[in-house]
Amino acid sequence: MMRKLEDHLGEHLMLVKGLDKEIVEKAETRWDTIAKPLRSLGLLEKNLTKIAGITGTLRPQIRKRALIAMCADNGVIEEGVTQTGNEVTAIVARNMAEGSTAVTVMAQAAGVDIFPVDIGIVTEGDCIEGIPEETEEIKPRTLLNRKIRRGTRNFAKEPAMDRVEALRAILVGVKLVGQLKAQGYDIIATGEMGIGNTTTSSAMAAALLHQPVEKMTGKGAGLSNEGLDRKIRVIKTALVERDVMPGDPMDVLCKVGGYDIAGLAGVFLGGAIYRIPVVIDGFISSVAALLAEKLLPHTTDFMIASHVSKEPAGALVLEALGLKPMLCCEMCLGEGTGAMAAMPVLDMAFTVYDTMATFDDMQVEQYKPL
Ligand SMILES: O=C(O)c1ccc[n+]([C@@H]2O[C@H](COP(=O)([O-])O)[C@@H](O)[C@H]2O)c1
Ligand SMILES: Cc1cc2nc[nH]c2cc1C
Repeated sequence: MMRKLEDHLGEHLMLVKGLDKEIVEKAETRWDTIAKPLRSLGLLEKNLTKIAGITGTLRPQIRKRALIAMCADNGVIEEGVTQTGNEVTAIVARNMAEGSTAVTVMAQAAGVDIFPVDIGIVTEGDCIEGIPEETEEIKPRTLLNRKIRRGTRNFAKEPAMDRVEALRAILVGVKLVGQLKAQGYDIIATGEMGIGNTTTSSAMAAALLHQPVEKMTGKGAGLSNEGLDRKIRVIKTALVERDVMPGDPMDVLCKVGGYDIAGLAGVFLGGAIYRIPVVIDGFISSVAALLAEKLLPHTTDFMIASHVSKEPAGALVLEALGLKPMLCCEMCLGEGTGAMAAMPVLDMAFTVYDTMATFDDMQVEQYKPL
């Protein structure tokens, strides 16, 4: 089974090519003809140019937008690393579909279709089997069942998941992107829901970036100071006891990761495979982005960083990815809320690029740096 999954993923990854350099140059030239000081719209220009290079078109669009929110539980919460019970994961995931969570409201405001995915919630439906395939149309506002297992194992006692589960979770993300691309989506935002997933994210970030656990760990959804000390202790001990190998990203994922992070890494890889921009949300999404980049270097070429999370390691992970966030709003809600907040900024970049007057239109001599 593992060989089959590895080959399947490998076949997809072999298809990845870099950005379309010619289109990137042309998009830069277009920006430079717009009547404003050169490069003065900063990341608005850079991100639109990137999207042109990803899609291979000088006039890209982000009209049809999707948000994939990976929802999963984490066995490590048994250790008291979060102040909330895992029933909250299911409640919020269901409300992404049928009710209104923070991200649902923001997605509506940003004109984004939300696709919540059960990739490992403790309750809800049955587990899926084999290699996930996407054949039928996926509908937004429906909790999609792609459950690998009812939550990960407690990584303080044993590896969180095995390699087969990890590969299957990654493939869930890859396949969803392929399906959404086929359904006409132009851009995909990431989000997640999973009580305990700041613990898995901090553990993975500390290992993958060779950083001290203290530096990479914060209070998540609202721990006390004592709770934070315990969370740091649990992560530190597990990294040693599980013998986590920082140079092997799959080992890090399996030993201290989560199904939501694996699925989101698949979404980022899917962005590179299917050539569709993928927007990183907050801390958890950025760790999934880091995992994807470690699995396939240059996957960051297909990513847009929306905001910098208030979690202490948020900025560090983005820095390691070499990506700059468009927003700094002191948000740390997750779910995809930061990615939604950045959508209007991206929209504005597209409007300027598509409609603003050029130097010729204004009969102004093109600005040239002295
Ligand atoms: O993405 C972030 O920046 C972020 C930072 C802190 C918390 N969260 C959200 O809070 C939940 C995890 O918090 P915790 O304390 O249970 O690990 C999870 O559902 C995330 O969506 C998200
Ligand atoms: C209510 C609640 C909503 C969330 N959304 C993302 N993480 C969350 C954590 C809690 C506790």
